[in-house]
Amino acid sequence: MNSEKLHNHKKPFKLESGKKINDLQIAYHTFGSLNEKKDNVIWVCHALTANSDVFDWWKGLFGDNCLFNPKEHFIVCANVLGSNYGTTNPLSKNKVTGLPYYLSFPEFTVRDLAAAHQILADYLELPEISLLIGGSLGGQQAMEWSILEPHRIKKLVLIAANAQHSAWGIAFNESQRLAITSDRTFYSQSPSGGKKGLKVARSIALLSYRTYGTYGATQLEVGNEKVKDFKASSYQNYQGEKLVNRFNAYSYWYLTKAMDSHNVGRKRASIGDALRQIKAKTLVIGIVNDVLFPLEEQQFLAKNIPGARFAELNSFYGHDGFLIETEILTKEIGTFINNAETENQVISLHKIA
Ligand SMILES: CC(=O)SCCNC(=O)CCNC(=O)[C@H](O)C(C)(C)COP(=O)(O)OP(=O)(O)OC[C@H]1O[C@@H](n2cnc3c(N)ncnc32)[C@H](O)[C@@H]1OP(=O)(O)O
Ligand SMILES: N[C@@H](CCO)C(=O)O
Repeated sequence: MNSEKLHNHKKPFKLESGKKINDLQIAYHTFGSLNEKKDNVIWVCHALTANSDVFDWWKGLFGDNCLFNPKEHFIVCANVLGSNYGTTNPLSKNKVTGLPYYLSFPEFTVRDLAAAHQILADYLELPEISLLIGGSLGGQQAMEWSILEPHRIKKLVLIAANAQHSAWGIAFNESQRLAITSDRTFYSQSPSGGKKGLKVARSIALLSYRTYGTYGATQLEVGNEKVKDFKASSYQNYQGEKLVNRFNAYSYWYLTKAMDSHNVGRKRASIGDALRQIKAKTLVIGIVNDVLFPLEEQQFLAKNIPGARFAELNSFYGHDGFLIETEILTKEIGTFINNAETENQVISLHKIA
């Protein structure tokens, strides 16, 4: 397994807001080797709480014997700006004050996340990204990058993503931030600040990542007698604590704000016009039971990205299905790659499970 690498960007990193981050550090993993033609790059954009070790969190799609493997590909995954897995984030030291930023960290957008990927790709001297892939917040970044650099991105796979974060999605994120800020320790300027709030935030988020059916199938009680200590309650607590043990409230707060900002139409003629700038051969996958990013959002993407192929995935898990249904994704993405090499893409409505 390749270990984490760090890239220290020498120049100030200018955010969309005009604010700057000095000493931007990007944590990333690479797997495999770049070929002579430099045309075997698979770049992964991760979602809200993952990290750059894609072999760890997207097993089945990425790995030694998988569709994306180090024998054939040069796989790159960078931890996003603001996340606590190695890239500059609110707990990083502000060189000016000598103290961690906490809430003085500048707010940033999905476009800024994509700009940081561009910086790393330039540093790695990658003239083209053969295939760029991401789900959820990862899909939002991949889309932005494909609009910022249409000629660099050759193939694009967007899963459970949208062109503009929805009012529904923002409301979910705001409710999670309300949970975090109602925990007054969030303002305590300590790495563990806001942990109780973060636990609640993850518990709320889970409701949007799963479905009524997922809970029914996994957390339903047997028998009719119980009046308390329900499995579903214990599950919510467990999931909240699991995240608290590996993440922090500050990164979570900033990354959900970035997600809210996502709108490919901002400072461009329109959302449709922005999507039409994408030159990559594109596969858009929507998840039928996705409560958070409903199918109509991916249908919209496929209609507006020139020549995009569209597929529906049925997942018991709902939105998080993009992380779990790797067998189906392997099949669908594999077919897309093979066809993309030989023929022009056509818009198609295609059910994959
Ligand atoms: C260092 C790192 O961890 S790196 C980051 C890893 N995570 C990421 O990259 C983010 C992307 N991944 C994810 O969001 C998730 O891992 C997913 C969506 C892929 C899978 O979610 P999971 O939480 O594993 O699945 P699921 O919802 O089925 O829950 C299973 C867990 O809940 C526990 N559980 C299930 N029912 C209950 C219950 N009633 N009460 C208490 N615990 C319960 C299970 O024991 C299991 O625990 P475990 O995770 O310790 O094994
Ligand atoms: N479950 C994902 C978020 C949903 O896209 C994560 O924790 O990164």
